[in-house]
Amino acid sequence: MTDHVLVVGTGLLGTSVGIALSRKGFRVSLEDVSPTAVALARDLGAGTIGTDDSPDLVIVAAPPDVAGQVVADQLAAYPRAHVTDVASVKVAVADAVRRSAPDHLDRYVGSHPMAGRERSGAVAAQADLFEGRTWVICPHAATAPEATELVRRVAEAVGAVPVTMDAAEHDAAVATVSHLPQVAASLVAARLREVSEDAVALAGQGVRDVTRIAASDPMLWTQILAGNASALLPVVERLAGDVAAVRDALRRVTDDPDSEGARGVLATAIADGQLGRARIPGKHGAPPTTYATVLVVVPDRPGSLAHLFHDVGAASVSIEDIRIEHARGGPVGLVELSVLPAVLDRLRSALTAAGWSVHE
Ligand SMILES: NC(=O)C1=CN([C@@H]2O[C@H](COP(=O)(O)OP(=O)(O)OC[C@H]3O[C@@H](n4cnc5c(N)ncnc54)[C@H](O)[C@@H]3O)[C@@H](O)[C@H]2O)C=CC1
Ligand SMILES: O=C(O)C(=O)Cc1ccc(O)cc1
Repeated sequence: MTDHVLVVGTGLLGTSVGIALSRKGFRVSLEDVSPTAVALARDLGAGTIGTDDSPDLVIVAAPPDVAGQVVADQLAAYPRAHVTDVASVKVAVADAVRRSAPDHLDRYVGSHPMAGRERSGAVAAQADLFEGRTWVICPHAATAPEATELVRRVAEAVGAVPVTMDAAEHDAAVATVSHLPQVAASLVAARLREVSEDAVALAGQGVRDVTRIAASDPMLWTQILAGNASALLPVVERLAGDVAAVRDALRRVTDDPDSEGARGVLATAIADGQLGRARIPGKHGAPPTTYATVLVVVPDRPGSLAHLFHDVGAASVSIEDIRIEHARGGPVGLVELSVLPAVLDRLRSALTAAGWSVHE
């Protein structure tokens, strides 16, 4: 039974883990380079300051650029303890541990709770921060199974859902689902500096949704972005390509309102965003958005389906799924197209205008 956990780094993450584990009956010890941070964590119920005996598990919740060294120090300080870190990047930290503690690698396993806030420090801690969230565990080749098992038990104790993943796979995934959104939120929010008070006063829910995480800590995020640079770069390059395409389309419409193709680029940008968003699982892994369907009567002739797909493409609609029913004895088939609900009406009108017989 793990009952003694040492949390090193008692900011947002460390204090939240400490409070959650203390409430579950774990004995939690606390350490931080900042005496104020550790005292605050104690006052918030995260545990007691320092320890005289060895913990079973050390959780390093320090910033990414020092996490590897802190892990190595803890491995050396407590030869019987297993050690994990919760940094947002996993390859860079594992490399640092490999360099600094090559003889203790079996007792180290990296991890990353996919839970957090746009605020830092113990004052922002929440006991329920991890409830229902994924906690990624990244064992490396030398990790002892007990290390992974301990982190799994701690993750479950704080209400998280543990999953194991290779560190490089983790870094590639978070480049898209966490690090790019931070860059996008910050860059969009930065534009708000350039407009008048009256303009900002018009801000509605859309800009609030898109910019919430722009309030995040620049020091932490500089370390995260630089620490995951090689995985993030290709994702940022693809985004930059799409932004450039939108910019060119806007230029073309500005220069010539009848410019052919430019509206297709704009529609595709928005439609592709719908497709990506529809893939985000609902809370607690619920399935993503359900699709709407359109039934189209298609003549049983060579080339008919190609013709239909062409007309769907011309309406800048992406087909999510397709089912074909062959009418018994008749010279026609019924094609059921699944699309995002938001494009249903547009697709119906476009296909009707193109001469197709469309059913409800
Ligand atoms: N903020 C978030 O939403 C999330 C952060 N993480 C990761 O958790 C870690 C901590 O992040 P936050 O709690 O947000 O940061 P924070 O800034 O709130 O807390 C970091 C704490 O680490 C302490 N610290 C710095 N250097 C230290 C050292 N050498 N030894 C001991 N303590 C040290 C600081 O004094 C501070 O109290 C980072 O590695 C971050 O990537 C993971 C998931 C979410
Ligand atoms: O505020 C939010 O919604 C976040 O997504 C916070 C966050 C920040 C860093 C991480 O590594 C994981 C989660």
